[in-house]
Amino acid sequence: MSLTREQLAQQIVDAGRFLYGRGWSPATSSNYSTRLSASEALLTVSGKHKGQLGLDDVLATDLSGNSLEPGKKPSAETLLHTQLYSWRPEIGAVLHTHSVNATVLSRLTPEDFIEFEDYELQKAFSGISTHESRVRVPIFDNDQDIARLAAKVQPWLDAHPDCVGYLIRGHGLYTWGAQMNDALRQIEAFEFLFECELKTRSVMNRQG
Ligand SMILES: CSCCC(=O)C(=O)COP(=O)(O)O
Ligand SMILES: [Zn+2]
Repeated sequence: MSLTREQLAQQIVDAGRFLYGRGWSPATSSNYSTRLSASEALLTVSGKHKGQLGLDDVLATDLSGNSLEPGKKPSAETLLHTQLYSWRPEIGAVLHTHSVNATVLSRLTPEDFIEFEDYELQKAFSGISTHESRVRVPIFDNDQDIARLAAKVQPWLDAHPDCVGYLIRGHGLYTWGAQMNDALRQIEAFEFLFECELKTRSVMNRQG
């Protein structure tokens, strides 16, 4: 059963309250979206406090990132959402967050990826059924030119059809799912793994 625009907007509002409450979307950071149709997405407008969103703080765009609602300012990162809907037709929701752990971990990691291995919680990601798997999360350098950043993300996505999310260094996390609940589950899984990774590195550093 497909949801109405109002129901999809409500999912975005609720996601904002939840993610802000967990401290993963402070202030006006972050952006969220759901798929409206095969060729349209519903995204947060730019610059709003994500814990205080209303049903009107969303707008429809096409999958090239063009606003379909003149008068509303689309998220600065619209293209990073719409490229995901174009990439995989089964994606129904995309979440971008700015947690402390995602920010710190991506800044501490000189490599262009982080790999998670042997964590039971990896099974929270779509398509993963055992801890005996490796989840590679690419890290892209931050860029204020979102079209240029999207052009760097696209080849990775094309080469890794099982990708479950990516980090932007010093900035935040992108992840997605078939529905909003799936994307929220993946955010929680990533945050758990980021915290484990940071704690592990801290203990190992203290041990020398
Ligand atoms: C204050 S955070 C800077 C912009 C950003 O990274 C973000 O996620 C929010 O941008 P938007 O245009 O979607 O409000
Ligand atoms: Zn951001």
